[in-house]
Amino acid sequence: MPALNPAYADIVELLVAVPEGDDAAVAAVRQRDAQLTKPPGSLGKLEELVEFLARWQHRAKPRLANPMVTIFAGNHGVTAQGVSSFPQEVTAQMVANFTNGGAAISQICALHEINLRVFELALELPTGDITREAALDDQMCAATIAYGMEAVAGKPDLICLGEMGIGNTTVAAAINAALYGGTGADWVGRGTGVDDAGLARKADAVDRALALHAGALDHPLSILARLGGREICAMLGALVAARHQKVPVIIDGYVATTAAAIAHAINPASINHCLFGHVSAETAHGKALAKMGQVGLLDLGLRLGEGSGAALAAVMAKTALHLHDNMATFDSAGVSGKAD
Ligand SMILES: O=C(O)c1ccc[n+]([C@@H]2O[C@H](COP(=O)([O-])O)[C@@H](O)[C@H]2O)c1
Ligand SMILES: Cc1cc2nc[nH]c2cc1C
Repeated sequence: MPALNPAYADIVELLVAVPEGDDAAVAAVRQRDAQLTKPPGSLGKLEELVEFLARWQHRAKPRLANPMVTIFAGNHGVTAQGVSSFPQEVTAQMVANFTNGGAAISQICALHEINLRVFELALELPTGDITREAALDDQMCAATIAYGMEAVAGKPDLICLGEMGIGNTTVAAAINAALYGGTGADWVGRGTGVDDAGLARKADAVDRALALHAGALDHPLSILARLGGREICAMLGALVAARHQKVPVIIDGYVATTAAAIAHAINPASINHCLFGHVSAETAHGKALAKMGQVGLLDLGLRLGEGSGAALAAVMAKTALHLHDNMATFDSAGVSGKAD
């Protein structure tokens, strides 16, 4: 078995030596929550969201003054196999649309006062077609992970990880098949909307990629380099950096989840600061989440990517924190507490 390329030494160390969450901050949140004018537990997952923020921001009084959605955009050589219903140039066109305010995510962020940053990852240099060669070499994979770490440089208090990349649901399926077993058919879905023939081409492309790279899929980071994409590498870097910078993470859909799956395969505890914003309509997303013992917060039938499901979960988090901060207590409102 080949040794892991030394280019990955830093990222492996960061994934293994992850800081714990802050239990004292969670206890402080619970103490305030118990005083708010509502039956205990009645805000359900909204209460858990505030605890999540406190634990991973390491703050007894969590903040959401500077939440951020990041979109990492990359292009994929596997589009040559007829795996998407849209042409590759749409990736760059949508990047312009994100910035110009015309995309769904642009409007979600504008409406809810969430910062949006787009990271364009060498769109003119698509990855290798995974049915014929490695997507990336190890140096490029490691360098792109390191680049993704920059996403937390502006000290957001929450980061949502989204992506854009025509062809990347095929790549995500290949990563899942390599990590969890099964064939292409087990992990592909309709992505941007391929027909039955397109779905069969996707499954076949994944199977051929798995066969071609079979001898080199012995480590999650090798799987990422062989079968992945630049946006997935960068999301992995952002996820890890966030943990070390005390920034909680909300992951978007099927493709973003593969970045978390790589981290999880190296150290399951490395994704404890991540919440999965939604379960995508991409058929295998629920199964991929289950492999990590996770569920999506929302189930809205979205299959858009670009951070949309994560951003809507962030809206829930903002609401949860607003209630936590601004509701009256039993004392201040003169409401009698629980009888027993
Ligand atoms: O992440 C998801 O759940 C998801 C599901 C379906 C489609 N997408 C988006 O659609 C693009 C990939 O679809 P495709 O068909 O080109 O593989 C890419 O830009 C993703 O952001 C994303
Ligand atoms: C138009 C379009 C918008 C997207 N947003 C994320 N992935 C996308 C794919 C397409 C095709």
